[in-house]
Amino acid sequence: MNVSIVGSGYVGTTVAACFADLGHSVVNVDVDEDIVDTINDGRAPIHEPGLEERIAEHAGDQLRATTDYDAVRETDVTFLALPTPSEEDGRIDTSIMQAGAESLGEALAGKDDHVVVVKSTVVPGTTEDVVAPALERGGFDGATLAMNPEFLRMGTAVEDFLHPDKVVYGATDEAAYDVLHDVYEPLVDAADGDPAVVETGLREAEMIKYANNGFLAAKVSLINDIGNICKEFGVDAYKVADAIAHDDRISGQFLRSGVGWGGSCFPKDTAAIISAAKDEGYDPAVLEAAVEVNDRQPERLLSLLDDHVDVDGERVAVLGLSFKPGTDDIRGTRAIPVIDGLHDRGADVVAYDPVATEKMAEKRPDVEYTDSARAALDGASGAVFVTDWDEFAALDEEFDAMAEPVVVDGRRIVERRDGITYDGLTW
Ligand SMILES: NC(=O)C1=CN([C@@H]2O[C@H](COP(=O)(O)OP(=O)(O)OC[C@H]3O[C@@H](n4cnc5c(N)ncnc54)[C@H](O)[C@@H]3O)[C@@H](O)[C@H]2O)C=CC1
Ligand SMILES: O=C(O)[C@H]1O[C@H](OP(=O)(O)OP(=O)(O)OC[C@H]2O[C@@H](n3ccc(=O)[nH]c3=O)[C@H](O)[C@@H]2O)[C@H](O)[C@@H](O)[C@@H]1O
Repeated sequence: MNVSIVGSGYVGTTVAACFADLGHSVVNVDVDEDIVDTINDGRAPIHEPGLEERIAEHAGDQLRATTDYDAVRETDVTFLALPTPSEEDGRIDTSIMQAGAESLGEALAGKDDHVVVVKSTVVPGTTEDVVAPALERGGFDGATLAMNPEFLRMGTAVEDFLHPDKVVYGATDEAAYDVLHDVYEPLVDAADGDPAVVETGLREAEMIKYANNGFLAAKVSLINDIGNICKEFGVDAYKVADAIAHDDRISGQFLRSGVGWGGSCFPKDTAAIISAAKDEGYDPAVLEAAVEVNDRQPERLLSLLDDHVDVDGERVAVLGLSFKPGTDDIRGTRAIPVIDGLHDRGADVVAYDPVATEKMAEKRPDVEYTDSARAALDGASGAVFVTDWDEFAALDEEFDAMAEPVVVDGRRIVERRDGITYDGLTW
């Protein structure tokens, strides 16, 4: 099939490269010329395992990128994979979606029909009430609308996209379901474990995405709440989690308690659905509590440090800056409240991350950045672990370089050893 994808970010590029790999002819439209050139040169504009190989193989053939929206006219279906950031009050900002849909409408003007699929995460009603009018403002009123939420994770985007547990087709029209079945057929056929194919309405598909992310964020907050209780009782929260994980109704995934969740989606999506629910007159108490617990964890971590050392005027190491291992993304990372809390206490903060120091230096220039964990620990009177990078599990005699070997672990990543004062959020 001829498929167009508007937006070449994490989702758009991954989906474009994978659809090309599955045999479709794909054009990726983005306003950023550098991104377009990078893809056409056969390189990946973002780092995701398995992405560059696929782009290198298909660029110039099954896959091409362009800044010219007119390229969509020759395609059977267009996916909108544009950002839906948060406004100040948490509501989603649909202005980029609207701008993209208007440009798409201009490009499609005069066509009889075209299937337009919203891939971005949007609150219920947005496809019909915001995207459709924007297409019409652009000059196209023949759209068959669909909504197809995406569940991939950063760091495993290609693998997740190609092997989903479900694909969700939201539509009101048989023609839209048929097109989505055709687009996904090679993926569904090739994926191990037969992903569930869910046919549903537009609003249901929009809500399924928030339900999925809201559930996972709340699950982590619940295990953090339980972990905090465990800590008060001197109980090992990970042993408790390992035991309850045997219950299939709970499952072992997303049961790692610690300093909390971040990223480009959990914080944004929980805020968006909470605001949207409130706009409809409902107070989503559990989701609000999930956010509250998440907001508390960094300060809880620092209070453990306070129990062992007065950091005022002392050098304190922050190990791990990205929101999770395997990425340099610092959006929503718990490292920011940790750094700010240390600065509030008068500490001199020194930080290390295998890949995210450059990005954090732009946000927090008043931190000293090192190129190894050892250098960060050197002379420090405390070390706070925020991200569970594998290399931190191997730290050992590096702690000997600390002025006071107080180690506070927010991710259960450090091996306890003689000679360090170890404290953990949930142990
Ligand atoms: N990043 C992730 O892991 C996931 C993101 N999502 C959702 O997918 C959507 C897209 O997110 P990302 O791919 O992360 O965004 P992103 O920020 O990585 O990429 C968006 C791309 O859109 C381009 N763009 C902006 N305005 C444009 C316009 N008018 N026309 C054409 N291109 C334009 C930008 O240049 C950028 O390359 C969001 O709603 C997000 O919540 C869903 C699942 C996973
Ligand atoms: O909508 C999105 O963008 C995506 O958001 C998350 O993916 P992602 O943000 O890439 O990362 P996750 O692996 O889900 O981790 C999110 C946060 O939760 C934290 N987490 C996760 C699991 C756990 O047990 N404990 C825990 O603290 C991680 O450290 C991280 O800060 C979802 O897992 C994806 O399904 C979804 O598509």
